[in-house]
Amino acid sequence: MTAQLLDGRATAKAIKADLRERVTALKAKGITPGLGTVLVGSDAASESYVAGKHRDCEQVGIESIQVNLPEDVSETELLAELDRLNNDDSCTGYIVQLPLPKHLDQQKVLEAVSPEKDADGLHPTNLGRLVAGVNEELTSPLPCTPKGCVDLLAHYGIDLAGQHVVVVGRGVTIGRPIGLLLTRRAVNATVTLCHTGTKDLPRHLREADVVVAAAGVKHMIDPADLKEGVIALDVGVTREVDPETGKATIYGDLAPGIAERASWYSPNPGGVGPMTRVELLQNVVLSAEQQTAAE
Ligand SMILES: Nc1nc2c(c(=O)[nH]1)N[C@@H](CN(C=O)c1ccc(C(=O)N[C@@H](CCC(=O)O)C(=O)O)cc1)CN2
Repeated sequence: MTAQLLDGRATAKAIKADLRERVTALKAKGITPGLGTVLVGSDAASESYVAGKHRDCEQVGIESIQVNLPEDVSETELLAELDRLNNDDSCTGYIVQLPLPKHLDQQKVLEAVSPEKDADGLHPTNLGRLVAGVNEELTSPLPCTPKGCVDLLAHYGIDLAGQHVVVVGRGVTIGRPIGLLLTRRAVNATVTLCHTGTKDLPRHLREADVVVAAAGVKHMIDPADLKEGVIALDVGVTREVDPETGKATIYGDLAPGIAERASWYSPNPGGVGPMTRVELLQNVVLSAEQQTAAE
């Protein structure tokens, strides 16, 4: 079997074209959406993700607000910056790029983002709305990577109703929230959440119609442990830098050979990553549209 490609780059491009039109419509009503990013330190991967987010903004007409803080910024200084963004009318929504340096309390920082400006959908209020609402159309921002997985599969007409999805990874940006999205009645999948502490992971993997690999452990999943014809989304990122050339290479959680095992496959890079970025724009535009509707 040779897997068909779940192409995140092409799908994100199509969504961006739609977003550009929605932003134009907002501007005609006198509203310019603005996305803020808060980057602490100079981690090369985070810098590149943040730069990508601002390039995306430019492409669809969203204003960018960039806050860069030194690695040793104090929690008090960081929280003061978030307070400024919470009160900045030009900022529709913003994100704090993760991971943060170890001396900062990630949970405390995420809670300091106003839930109304939480473009990442990671504030406990918005995650709580996701937990509480099983049926209704949610109007709160949704976590970008999980939403990107769902939209990518939908774009290719893949129906997850009744499918058994095995998620590997329990991080706040993907593993913990994705089950909440996949089990909503509109999607109707059945989800098993596994992680690096799961006993006999291959036993769970063999049962999966769909695998979302998001542990961030290079090549931890052997395609031989998956059903023939599985749908596989590789979301885990391990970035290795060659000390001699300085060139970074990204590795996913799925070991080579997955394209011969799966019916559909989302690679890494080129799969869910570009979807994560476009979902961030979707959250900002939706939030701006909701503000206009409320006025
Ligand atoms: N506040 C947040 N921090 C982080 C999140 C997040 O959703 N919110 N997710 C990741 C990083 N991330 C976005 O911030 C992200 C990761 C990867 C990509 C992407 O487009 N990757 C490309 C490859 C890029 C490359 O070559 O370096 C791909 O997959 O094709 C976008 C966004 C952790 N932090």
